[in-house]
Amino acid sequence: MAPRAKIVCYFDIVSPYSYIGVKLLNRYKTLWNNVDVELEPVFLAGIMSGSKNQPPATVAAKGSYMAQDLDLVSATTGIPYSFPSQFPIMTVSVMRLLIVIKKHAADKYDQCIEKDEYWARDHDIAQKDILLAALAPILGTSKVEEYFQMTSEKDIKQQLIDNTNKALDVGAFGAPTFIVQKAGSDEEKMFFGSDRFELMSTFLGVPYPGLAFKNKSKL
Ligand SMILES: N[C@@H](CCC(=O)N[C@@H](CS)C(=O)NCC(=O)O)C(=O)O
Repeated sequence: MAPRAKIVCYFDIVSPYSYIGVKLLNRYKTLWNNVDVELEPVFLAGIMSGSKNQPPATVAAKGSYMAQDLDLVSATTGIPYSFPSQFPIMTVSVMRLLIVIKKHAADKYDQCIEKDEYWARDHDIAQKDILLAALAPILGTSKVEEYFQMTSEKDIKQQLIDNTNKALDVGAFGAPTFIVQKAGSDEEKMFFGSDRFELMSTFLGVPYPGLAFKNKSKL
């Protein structure tokens, strides 16, 4: 079998650019046949404190720039987006739940991550009932309850800490952070942000279809 490239994406759904980055990566991977993609939940606050960084919205000018920037990203990519009335929210239980789903319902993991409850529908997924209602149509009501119970297990909590530390170890200071490894080589590079896909494509030698890319058949 031909060697495959790999992209690991560290994301936290509290971050609007993570929401965009994951959706774009899931679109591009349909085009990049020889690239394996791994979506790894992290706790962004842990990355901020571990790298001694500050969330950008704590600087007023960055916060208002981000709001305009995200509107234009949404218009260009067609990814639905509307700034939620509650921000930031505590996403630790959401990210733990995604770890459980990745472990126990891997085939439904991407679909759960792709939900736009928070970043397009203003649903506060930090609230357990809202979170479970969002995922029940994908996982079923009893399974989603069962998985949520598992978020308090020690190994699930530890996995989120481990993912966050792994991201810090490779130099992450924010989200989304991508670790991109060339096919058949140990050469890898870190990219920060949902706006780095063109550079990732150059690094991997794969086509860059542009921000408006949605569907391979429409290229
Ligand atoms: N230009 C990047 C911005 C990404 C970004 O600002 N991410 C935030 C979280 S939503 C962050 O972690 N920022 C850290 C920093 O800017 O140092 C993009 O388009 O994705």
